[in-house]
Amino acid sequence: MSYVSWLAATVTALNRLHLLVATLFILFIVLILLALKPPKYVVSEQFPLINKSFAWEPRLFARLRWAVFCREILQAAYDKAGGKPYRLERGDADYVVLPASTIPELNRLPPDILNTRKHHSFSLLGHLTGMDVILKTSYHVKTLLGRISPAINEATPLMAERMTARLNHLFPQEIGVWASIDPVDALPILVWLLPAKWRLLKGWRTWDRIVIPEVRRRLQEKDFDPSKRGDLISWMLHDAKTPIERDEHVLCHLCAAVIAGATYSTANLASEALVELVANPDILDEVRSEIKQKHAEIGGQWDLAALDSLYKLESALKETSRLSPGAALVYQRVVQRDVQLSCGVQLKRGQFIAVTSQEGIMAYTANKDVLGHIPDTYDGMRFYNEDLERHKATPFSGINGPLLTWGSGRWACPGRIVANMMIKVLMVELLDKYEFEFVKGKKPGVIRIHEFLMLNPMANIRVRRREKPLCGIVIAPTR
Ligand code: HEM
Repeated sequence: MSYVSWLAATVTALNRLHLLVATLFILFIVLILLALKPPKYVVSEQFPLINKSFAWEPRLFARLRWAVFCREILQAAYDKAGGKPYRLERGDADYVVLPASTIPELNRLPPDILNTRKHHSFSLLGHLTGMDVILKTSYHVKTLLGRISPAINEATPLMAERMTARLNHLFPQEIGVWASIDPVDALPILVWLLPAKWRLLKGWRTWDRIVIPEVRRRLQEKDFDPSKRGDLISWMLHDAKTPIERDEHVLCHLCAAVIAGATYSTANLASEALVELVANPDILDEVRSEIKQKHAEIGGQWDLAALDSLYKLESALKETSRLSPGAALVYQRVVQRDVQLSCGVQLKRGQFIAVTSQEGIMAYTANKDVLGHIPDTYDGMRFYNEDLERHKATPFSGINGPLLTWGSGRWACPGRIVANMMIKVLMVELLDKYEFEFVKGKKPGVIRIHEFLMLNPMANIRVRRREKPLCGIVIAPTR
């Protein structure tokens, strides 16, 4: 190599080195600025800090770690804090994670101290997604609790009929022929992973186009009777007292907020419960025999009371929820006023609090093994066999049991009565009329993204219509 070309190569290499150093320096400054940016929430200095490697670490790193290693972070936190409160850096916010034993006391606090909707709006990126409508009113929650849930007995046959029609459409109807299906639709996760604002706005416009004409149609109906329709919009229109409760856009967006909370979680829990039953044929047999026995006992007249007395099915549902709760963090609230708990913990206005769903299970002491560990293997009959009376006294749809499936207290899931009914109708229908098997014998796994757990939406299972249904269950309105 000539001296000139050697010099040119050296200069190019030095330029590249300068460029690299400059880029790293800029990146470093950006990270420092990100680290210094004051958070929007109040930091809680009094507790041990989890998921922060060093004081100046940018929150972005904590967020990335949380997205992938949430389970490991929470396990390490539990081991480190030994059941005491700790501060969790989640990346988007800093949470005081409280032991589940504080829930009864938190539930007794006056309603203006803890706010759940401010938290939901924050975590659902309300300002971007339009979900901040829930900050304006809780009318949807009031209607679910005050109108829809109390009427669930009458609504069950109607809703069951709709669900059966949908299953008949989605599932193979040719006797004995196997087909592959997605137990959970793949779409929710794609939408969730790509929350581009323009896409959401387009979604909202489409939604408005569908729902607003429905609202107007109902308003023009003569002798409009919501109890005949029984849906959320009809009841909200009927009971509306304030301008905000009458606003068609608000009603429309509230319905969307309910659907966002309702659809995926219900489909996911039913699919996970089904997958566990297929993976455990002995439990599946027990649940099927119970359904058969009940069918004979009630002379085929299925209603919600009959569904709710399938205690083996209840046990399997609780066990699925115990092992795969929809989210690793529950009971998420914003603190609105300073408050001191009896254990000495000081909660400050503006802080976020949460409880881990795993922690909730700890309260179920009978479930611990001799070393005090919670069993992490599936036993669908665990709740049924361990303490049947207690199992019956704490139904799956309730909020007084050991599990935090629906959260807890006055802000617990207002759709739990509806969800319980839908899941049971689905399970009974599916087990009565169809058979299932895994593709190549491989059980679909559960995936975790941030604190959310879900059945792998890419995984399929095989299904075929039974030659003869187990009992020939029909849950439909009598006409
Ligand atoms: C298996 C299915 C479901 C699960 C596991 C579930 C779970 C939950 C949980 C854990 C919460 C938060 C509670 C808390 O913070 O204490 C919640 C809130 C909520 N859920 Fe559900 N849910 C399900 C189905 C439904 C259904 C079917 C509906 C509607 C029909 C619904 C409507 C809502 C609404 C509106 C909220 C927010 C309540 C508020 O803002 O106060 N959910 N759900």
